[in-house]
Amino acid sequence: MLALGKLLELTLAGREPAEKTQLTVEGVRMRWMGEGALEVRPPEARDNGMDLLLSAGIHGNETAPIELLDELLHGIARGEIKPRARILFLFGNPEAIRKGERYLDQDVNRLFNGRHELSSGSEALRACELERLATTFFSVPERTRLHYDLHTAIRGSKIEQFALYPYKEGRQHSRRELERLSAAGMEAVLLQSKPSITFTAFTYETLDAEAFTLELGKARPFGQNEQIKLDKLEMRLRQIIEGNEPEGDQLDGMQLFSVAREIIKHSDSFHLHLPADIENFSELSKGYLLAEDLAQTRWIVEEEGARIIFPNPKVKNGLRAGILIVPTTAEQLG
Ligand SMILES: O=C(O)CCC(=O)N[C@@H](CCC(=O)O)C(=O)O
Ligand SMILES: [Zn+2]
Repeated sequence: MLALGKLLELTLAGREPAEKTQLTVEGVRMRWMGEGALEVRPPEARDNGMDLLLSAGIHGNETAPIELLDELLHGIARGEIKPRARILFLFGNPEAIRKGERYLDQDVNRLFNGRHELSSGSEALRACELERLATTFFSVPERTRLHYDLHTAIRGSKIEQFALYPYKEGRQHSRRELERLSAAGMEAVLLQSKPSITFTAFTYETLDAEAFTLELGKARPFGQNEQIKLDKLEMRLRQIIEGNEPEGDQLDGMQLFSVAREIIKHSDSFHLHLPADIENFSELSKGYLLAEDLAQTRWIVEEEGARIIFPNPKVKNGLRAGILIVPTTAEQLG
């Protein structure tokens, strides 16, 4: 296999490859773009106009998605997967991946859309670097732009695999993209209702890509991910890469939710009234006192059919400590 196919090994070792560009026997060009970043370019005659950004390891302890991208890259480097799409592979937070931690000092996935400029440290620099790499990659006009940012979650979930779809004023969420995600094994999609500071919010809002955060199961260390079933996602990614997606995708019972509210932790007095082992998508009844914070702030559930996602009282002050979602329908999709 070509040395550049071993991007994960290089990243884990903190090494720079001697050769920055390599060609597979099929004429696919692989180019090392910096730490944890590799561009794959098909021969011009085979290029179908799709620009696909695949990122994982924005949180360093979320290893199943990193292993999946590693496998896809090996397939390309060995000539077994024959790309028609141009692809950018990104391992988001190399230092945190090496340490097996979600982040070292700051959550990289809260530093996009300008946030890194208000901050300092290695993770702010990395967010800036990821924005630069994504901006350059998605700068070619008249090509299709698609970004999947792959994650696993801190806790168990009543719905195992789901996507979060960013929001931009005046832009409609795409039904076609949700059908594609359904084929990729996603059982639910959360439609965001305001702009955000995550990586996919940046590529969606600023770079006009279709962009999704994919949650694929519970986070575990490298080599311990056999419980996470990624066959459908892997197959669909291969099809997108090789430009041979089947026609006739359907929503197929996919559950849709919209974000009602983000619960923001304002101070060290923040207290979340949920059991530590509560699962994502747990239902909360109307009137439930969800959280309390300083100055007698009380977060009470007002929404019918509300469920909680990503409850985490340990986030830094000013950040999201959970998301309240409610069921919605496909009517608003474009
Ligand atoms: O399990 C958790 O609490 C967090 C899992 C995770 O990392 N989720 C992403 C979602 C990003 C988005 O909102 O699009 C995150 O919190 O960064
Ligand atoms: Zn994550």
